[in-house]
Amino acid sequence: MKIAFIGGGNMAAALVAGLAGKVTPGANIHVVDPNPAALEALHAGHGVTTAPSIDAAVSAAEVIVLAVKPQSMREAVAPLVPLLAGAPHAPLVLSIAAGIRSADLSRWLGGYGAIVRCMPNTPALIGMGIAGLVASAGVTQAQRLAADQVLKAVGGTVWLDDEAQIDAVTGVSGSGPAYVFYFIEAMQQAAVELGLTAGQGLELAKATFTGAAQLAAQSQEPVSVLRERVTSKGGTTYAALTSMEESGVKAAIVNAVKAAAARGKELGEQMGRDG
Ligand SMILES: NC(=O)C1=CN([C@@H]2O[C@H](COP(=O)(O)OP(=O)(O)OC[C@H]3O[C@@H](n4cnc5c(N)ncnc54)[C@H](O)[C@@H]3O)[C@@H](O)[C@H]2O)C=CC1
Ligand SMILES: O=C(O)[C@@H]1CCC=N1
Repeated sequence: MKIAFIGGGNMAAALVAGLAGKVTPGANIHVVDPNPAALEALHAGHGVTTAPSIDAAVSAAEVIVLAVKPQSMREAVAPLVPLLAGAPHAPLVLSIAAGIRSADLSRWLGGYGAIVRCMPNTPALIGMGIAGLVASAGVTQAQRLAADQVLKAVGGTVWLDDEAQIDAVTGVSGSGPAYVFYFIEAMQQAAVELGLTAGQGLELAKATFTGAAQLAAQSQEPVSVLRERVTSKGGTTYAALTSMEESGVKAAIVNAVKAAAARGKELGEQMGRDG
């Protein structure tokens, strides 16, 4: 499979790392980015071909991944219009941008219909990503399978029926790794304030996340039961969870996820209005 990336930043690098040499040889991946440093790193690390701007190699791809910031998308995809119109096969356009609606993207691409919108996350870098995907009406079954194959190479996939749901996916899993890192940072800070070294705190916090996440993933029991099993009545965990409840931590997390989803929706509305 030939895959082209428009944008070779953080998320594209995570996807390329999972795809190169697994789904397709690195030489079958073409990355377009005006930033030479981004291209050099991807070429050196994975043997991908590169270009500073959209070129003929992009039109040879079966899947074109759009991986630029939402605010740069309209300008970035303009050079694709003649390429897509003249392509002998119909490449799948796979957008990973937060917020950008398929209808707006289709309009910017001159009415192109084969678009899958997707929200991956950075654990794709180690093959442990999770992505939500939604296909536009013009997407064939084969193109849907191609999108699924690309994302499955770097983790799991969850298909959605309604494009509006992708803002919720953005809030939960697209932005989610940052919440986990934030929690780890907080646990490390507490460890240091309680007299451990920063290194000890980090090791304990990271291993606790890895272990608890694996336990939740492998267990057949509800997460709430796993939580209760750690929590002796009147014990230490009870003291911690009571403190969290009193501080409104759960409500704050729910609000934070909703804020991310709302920002995704707002970005889409802004981009749609701007043209
Ligand atoms: N970083 C993350 O965790 C996730 C990001 N996303 C989405 O992925 C997209 C990219 O995000 P990041 O990789 O984090 O951003 P980034 O800033 O690391 O990468 C964007 C890249 O696009 C390049 N670029 C700018 N204009 C261009 C153009 N006209 N043609 C080609 N390349 C161009 C930039 O030089 C940069 O290397 C965004 O739309 C974001 O919403 C989605 C899921 C997770
Ligand atoms: O923060 C962002 O806008 C991107 C989308 C999801 C994760 N990172």
